[in-house]
Amino acid sequence: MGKAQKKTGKGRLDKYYKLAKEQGYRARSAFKLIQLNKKYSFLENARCCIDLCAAPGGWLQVASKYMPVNTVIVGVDLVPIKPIPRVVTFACDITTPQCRNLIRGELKDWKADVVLHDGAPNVGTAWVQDAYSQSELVLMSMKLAVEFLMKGGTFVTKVFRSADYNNLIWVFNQLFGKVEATKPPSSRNVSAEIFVVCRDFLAPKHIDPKFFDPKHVFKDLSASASVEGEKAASNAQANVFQPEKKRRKRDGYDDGDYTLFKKASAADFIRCEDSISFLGSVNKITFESEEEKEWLLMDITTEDVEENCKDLKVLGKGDFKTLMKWRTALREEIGLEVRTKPTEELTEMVEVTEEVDEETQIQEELERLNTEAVARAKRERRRANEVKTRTIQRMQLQMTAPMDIGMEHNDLSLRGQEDIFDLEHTAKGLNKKGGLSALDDEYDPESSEEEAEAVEEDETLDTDGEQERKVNELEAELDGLYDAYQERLQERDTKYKVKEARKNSNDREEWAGIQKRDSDDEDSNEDDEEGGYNLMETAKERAEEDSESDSDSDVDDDFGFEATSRSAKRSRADDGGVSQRKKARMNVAPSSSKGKEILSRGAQVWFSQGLFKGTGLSDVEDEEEGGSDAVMDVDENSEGDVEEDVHDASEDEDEFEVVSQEEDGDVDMWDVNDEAEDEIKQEKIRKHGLITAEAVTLAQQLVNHKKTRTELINEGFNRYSLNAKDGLPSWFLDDEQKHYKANIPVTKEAVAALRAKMRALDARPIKKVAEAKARKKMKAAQRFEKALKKAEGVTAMSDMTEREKAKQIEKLMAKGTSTKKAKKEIKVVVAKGAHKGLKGRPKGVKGRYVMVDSRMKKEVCPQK
Ligand SMILES: C[S@@+](CC[C@H](N)C(=O)[O-])C[C@H]1O[C@@H](n2cnc3c(N)ncnc32)[C@H](O)[C@@H]1O
Repeated sequence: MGKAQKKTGKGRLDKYYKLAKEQGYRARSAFKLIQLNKKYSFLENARCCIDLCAAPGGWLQVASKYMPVNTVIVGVDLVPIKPIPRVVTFACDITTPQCRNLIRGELKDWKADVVLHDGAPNVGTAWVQDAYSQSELVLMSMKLAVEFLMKGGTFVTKVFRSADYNNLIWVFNQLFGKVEATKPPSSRNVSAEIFVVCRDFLAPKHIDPKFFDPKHVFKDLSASASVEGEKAASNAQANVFQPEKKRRKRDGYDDGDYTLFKKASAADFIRCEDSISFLGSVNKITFESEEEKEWLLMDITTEDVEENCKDLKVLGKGDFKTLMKWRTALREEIGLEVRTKPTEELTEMVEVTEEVDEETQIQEELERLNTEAVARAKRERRRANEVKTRTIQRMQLQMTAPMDIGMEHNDLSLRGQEDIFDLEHTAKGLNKKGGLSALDDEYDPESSEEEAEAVEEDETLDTDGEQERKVNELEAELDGLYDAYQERLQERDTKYKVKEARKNSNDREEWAGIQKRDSDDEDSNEDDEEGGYNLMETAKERAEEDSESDSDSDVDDDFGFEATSRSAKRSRADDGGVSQRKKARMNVAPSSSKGKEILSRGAQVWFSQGLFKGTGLSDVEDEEEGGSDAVMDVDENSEGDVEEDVHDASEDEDEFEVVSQEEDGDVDMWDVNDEAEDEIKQEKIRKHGLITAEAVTLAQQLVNHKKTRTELINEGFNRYSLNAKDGLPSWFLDDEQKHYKANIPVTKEAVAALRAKMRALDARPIKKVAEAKARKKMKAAQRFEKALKKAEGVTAMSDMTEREKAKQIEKLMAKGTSTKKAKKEIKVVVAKGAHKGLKGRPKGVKGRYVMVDSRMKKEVCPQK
């Protein structure tokens, strides 16, 4: 058989073999560890790892790659392992004390987080023998592992599915908190190997040495090896299927009972409770007492029975049956058991009772029919439930629209058998009036009887409380499904994640305080609420999408939309501003009756905040009476004084009456005391500027006098602002948040301004690139200066002709202005063929070169 054939014999050149080659792993087994680690993540946080039986080093490579830097990795194998960076290796037998000493010497008093074992003894003998030595090797590796593992550590080992498998798992379970066997995809199906991951090492103070003694843990294969091969195999099987059998023998004799042959009296057998165990535990049944001797004379005690009682150990199944029958008969005879009548007799009796009590029988029959009907109705209900669940699942998988739920024509929920949307009562009512079938053309009249029964049953069984409980349960279930759906969405869709994150941080709902008011488009208000909103929303989404990738970037002088930028700062239309606005809204809320003056005070409070300071906006009265007076006095640095200004403003407003906040659970109000949060938001705005199109729009409108501050405050009072949210399911709230809210004004200009800002940010080079460019420039200038100096020196020389000087200067200048540096190429020469074992320069190679062996080339190239 050729080499290639051998390799492909087991499908060796499979995808993992190729992958290992590609990625520079020394063995395809590396992927087994990668996959195990992917599942259990034991390498990422490990600081010390020991790999027993590590050659050629595939697992060591993986450990070195996946473990953090500055960790200790030790590999041991019978054969030497080629060096691997960051890894210490020994050539040693892991079953010897020498190996233990070597590892101890390397680790000093360190403990390992992970011990790996992928050992395979030299195979080739009989399979049972191979598996056994593998199991022995596993036991030895475990012995080493428990010595070096720290508490809570992980031991990963390869085990063969063999007679000893269960015993090994049992031992692992004694020493580790979690033991799981798994077969990674890269392990070939034809291979009997399986990997056991033992986590959470218990580190007991004392470990019974028997745990590491193969003779105790497994069957004694050496002993059985001397017996015939067949017998050995059957032993192995017995061990697999009945491991407890062996243990039972270890229990020895019961106390005070040291005989193997046991006799018991027939009376004991007849009168005992557990006759089967009795027969299994004795060898002979005797008839010694007078009573027993009488039994022998009875007809039922046949010769067979007598004979069977003499030696129970030789009985077959039929003999035992005979004995059991005899026992029953005898018990009836002596009155220990009541005789059960044969079937014919029973039938006769039924006939008699039929004559005697016909009514009772009819009653029974009716009951039976009733029970059947109830069972049928239950079945129907269950089926309807299943349909419902499937529909919901389909919706979760986005296979159907949410409207489909509860709307399917054949859906029993619409016929009163399902309580998911509480249509039951309606349906029941309809049923009673016979109107349901009229509603449902496809409704099968034949089944109406069944359903009517079910409905009746429901009526009797389902009290109001129960109904409520059911509804609650279903709601909880729906909530759960909805959460799962959201999670799946989040996992799948990064864009969704970004949106959610933004939603959480910005709390868009805060915007609900402002109604859409576009002075240019007043008559479209109603449309906007109905369908216009969608258009707006789409526009916003587009704008958001455009800015999504850049939303975190710095914003400052590159804004490119100065007026907007300034007004944005003034208007506080962004996040932080919103909560301030809400404060204002709350403060003025109950005072709407106080009229215009109070409202304008509210507006003053709103605009007296630091961010409006210095913008001229704080003068509310002026603005209201003559909007044109409100020429914005833009102060770019005013934001730095936010806190101070707020103070000033509040001091000025002596008469301002702070209305205490109602602690009404129903109303979802702002936490006015949450200053820290406000500060964070203000800080964010200071740092990033206005980042949403809505904020920019609002800022523009304020600057251009399209909106006054009074309007802004008045808009805070709208039907969206005081929505109670208590007790509402999350899916409903999510939906509300999406659709039931005021339109946020977004203008084309605002979107364009934001885009321009983002583009400007995009166009800026990153700091490192700029620095590198500057360095390059500086070096070029230095070179040029140097060349100039040299040229001056050349000019000053008297012993050169003008022509020579010109040539020399030209050379110098060319050198001084050139930016390119020729890289010296290093040739890689593989030490094989003619180059193998060569000392000195290989033939035909000029310039710099480096000699590598083929393995090194394979390792270096993928790394590059
Ligand atoms: C399947 S290989 C290990 C492959 C390794 N995990 C890798 O990824 O490169 C099994 C190794 O166990 C080693 N081995 C078998 N018995 C051993 C023993 N008693 N002590 C040390 N190593 C042993 C063999 O030399 C062989 O290299």
